[in-house]
Amino acid sequence: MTPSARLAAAVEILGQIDDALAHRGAAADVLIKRYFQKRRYAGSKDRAAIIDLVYGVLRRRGEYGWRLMSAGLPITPLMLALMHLRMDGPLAADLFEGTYAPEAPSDDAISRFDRAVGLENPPLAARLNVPQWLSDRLEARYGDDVTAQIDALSGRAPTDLRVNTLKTSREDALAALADAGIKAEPTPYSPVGIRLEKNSQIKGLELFSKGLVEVQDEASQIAVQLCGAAPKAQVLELCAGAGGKTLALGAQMNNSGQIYALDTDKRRLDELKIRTDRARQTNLQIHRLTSGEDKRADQLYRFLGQMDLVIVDAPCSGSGTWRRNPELRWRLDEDALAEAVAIQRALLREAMTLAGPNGRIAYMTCSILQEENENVIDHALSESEDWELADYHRKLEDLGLVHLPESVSSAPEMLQMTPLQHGTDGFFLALLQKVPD
Ligand SMILES: C[S@@+](CC[C@H](N)C(=O)[O-])C[C@H]1O[C@@H](n2cnc3c(N)ncnc32)[C@H](O)[C@@H]1O
Repeated sequence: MTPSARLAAAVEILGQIDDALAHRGAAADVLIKRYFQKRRYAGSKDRAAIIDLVYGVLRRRGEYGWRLMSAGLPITPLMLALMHLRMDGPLAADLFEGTYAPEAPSDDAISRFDRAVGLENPPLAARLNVPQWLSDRLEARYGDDVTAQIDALSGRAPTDLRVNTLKTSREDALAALADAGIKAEPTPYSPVGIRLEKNSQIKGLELFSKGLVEVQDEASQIAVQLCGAAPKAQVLELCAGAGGKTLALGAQMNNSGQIYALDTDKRRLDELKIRTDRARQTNLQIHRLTSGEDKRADQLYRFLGQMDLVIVDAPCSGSGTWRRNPELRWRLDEDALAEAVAIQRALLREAMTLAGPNGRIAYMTCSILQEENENVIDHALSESEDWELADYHRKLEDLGLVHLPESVSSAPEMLQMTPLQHGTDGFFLALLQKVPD
């Protein structure tokens, strides 16, 4: 493809992403996949260049929007893409030549682009590449560290694997990767983690197809380790989804005890079934929760007060995954956040009814927002005198995780991981235990 055809493709995808953002449509990676499924002629280098341009814009969309607006240029997918390219130097002539080429910018537009590039000191929201309301909240939460924390969420995320210890060891998995020519090393903290040097395709490898490894960010691996699910325990996962945590739990419990994996989403639970078969996990029962409060209460009835551990991996803003899904910054609005918080509170309340007399709860999100994390916990504890926080530090030593950097949570007993501090996705964990009688 010519440079102009690549540009046109990126602009078309950015337009589709804008539409999806406006109507709560599909995620950017889904739209990109669909786009290329219909255009098999695009070679791997073309795809890489187009995806690079799309994500380059999404990562700095707020800043580019501010530059364009300040220089009197319209904010459109084409102008955002040109702004991104212009940041690296003058726009090449071949971007405007050929069948799919956009019209070349006028002399006036070229001088406005020059001005836009030279602008300094963007306002904080543009600097952080988030909407104004979110910038205010992030600043209130992270104070002087806000720019460093959010910048770290703008980089590229590594691919981490979790070794399925039901089937292999980390050493053997690393050796198999080396044989396949894939450079990798142990993750810094998780004892079962591997970090790939590049985002290599591993889904074609036997190691993956036979369930010896799963793709899972190190933060999620650490969170599951800290849950401390004992062998033989009765564990219920209320939002099991496609089972990233469930599979890690199964391996941790060495297939003993019982895990009840619940979720409302049939498609994700079907995927979980495929993954558990692949991983040779046998201590699992999968249940789909139907909508409607009465039916849900009936479905949960048999678990009431029975569980040793209840895990709530709550649906959330996904703000901790902005490195992988940069458009989520623009998908979130105050209403969507309030909706998420209401669901999170309800799920945690429900979890409290399912735990047995010595039961524990692990509440987690892939969010860096206090509203979805510490505030949900504080609210739940303010409503119930039966529960208290269990400091996650107590578990670190047992697990050999003493080198884990300190939490950036506003509450020391809760663990907030971030790319800046831990080199992982942004991820939150709070452990709750019953107050002794
Ligand atoms: C963060 S994802 C879970 C990810 C999963 N635990 C993993 O590790 O792969 C949140 C999940 O919550 C589910 N969910 C949303 N509302 C729910 C509800 N009211 N009850 C149970 N599950 C719910 C979603 O379908 C989604 O799968």
